[in-house]
Amino acid sequence: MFSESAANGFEECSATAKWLLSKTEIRPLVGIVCGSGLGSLADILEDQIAFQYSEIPNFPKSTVHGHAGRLVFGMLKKTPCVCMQGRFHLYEGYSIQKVTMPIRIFKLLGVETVLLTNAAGGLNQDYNVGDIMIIKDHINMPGFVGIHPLSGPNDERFGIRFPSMSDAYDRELHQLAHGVGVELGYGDFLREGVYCVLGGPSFETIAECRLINKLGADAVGMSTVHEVIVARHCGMRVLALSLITNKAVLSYENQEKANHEEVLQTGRWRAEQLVKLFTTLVPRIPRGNNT
Ligand SMILES: O=P(O)(O)O[C@@H]1C[C@H](O)[C@@H](CO)O1
Ligand code: HPA
Repeated sequence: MFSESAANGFEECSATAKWLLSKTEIRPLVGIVCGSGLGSLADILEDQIAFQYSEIPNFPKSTVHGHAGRLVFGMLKKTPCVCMQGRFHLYEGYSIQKVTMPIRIFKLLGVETVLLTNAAGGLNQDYNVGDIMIIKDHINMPGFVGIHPLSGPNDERFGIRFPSMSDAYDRELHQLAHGVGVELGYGDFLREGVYCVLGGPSFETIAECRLINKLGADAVGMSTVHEVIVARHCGMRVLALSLITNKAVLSYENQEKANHEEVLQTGRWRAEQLVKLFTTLVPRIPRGNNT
């Protein structure tokens, strides 16, 4: 059961981090993860040094359309950043440890704050396609059945055995993101809510959407939560945003069907606003006060 724990073990992650640090002089403080169709967020970085995932030792490969599979180092204003242009998902067949390995590598590179994005289906009936939801909390469905990134022996060099998740989403960063969103005139499509992760790759049935909506989820997706847990375990601060790319189907009268093309299309449509949000937000992130 624990055989995969080496996939994000301290030695493996350290070797990869060491390799990366030997190839760039950038020492990132902020780590960004691009969700489906949101890879253009990496373009905001200046003085870029980019690596294909396939050339990075121990790194998984991207297999999903809309996830380019490049790790980009660069500066955003005066903040050194590293950006995953493409993430990994359970449904690609990777172990949950492999899915979250890059987050531990972020930590070993010196990252203090992780900014995660994803594409998600809107369950909240007040939400519209194109809304940006600041994640205030999550429901870890795979965790209910023991699929959890911290399963297996705990390595204290990363963090404690039983980390709290009641402060998973940093409230100060949440306020900051909200303030920047309002300042940029995004108030009409800025939301805050609860994200529920499922395993994918099939989109949800109507009954599943109704169930998780009743449980308190505002949006549903297939990523992010595992990364958040691993980031918090090793003490990095987290801000996570969902782009509502489609409305989850909650009624049998509704003929619509979720599809990946619509997800990518909405990502392209909102990319410019997300770029502005990040460009304004990142230079304002406080440094050095990790918890
Ligand atoms: O990486 P994210 O969570 O943004 O990707 C979502 C979930 C699936 O991978 C895909 C479905 O369209 O988009
Ligand atoms: N469900 C799950 N994941 C998603 C969705 C959805 O409706 N949209 C984008 N990612």
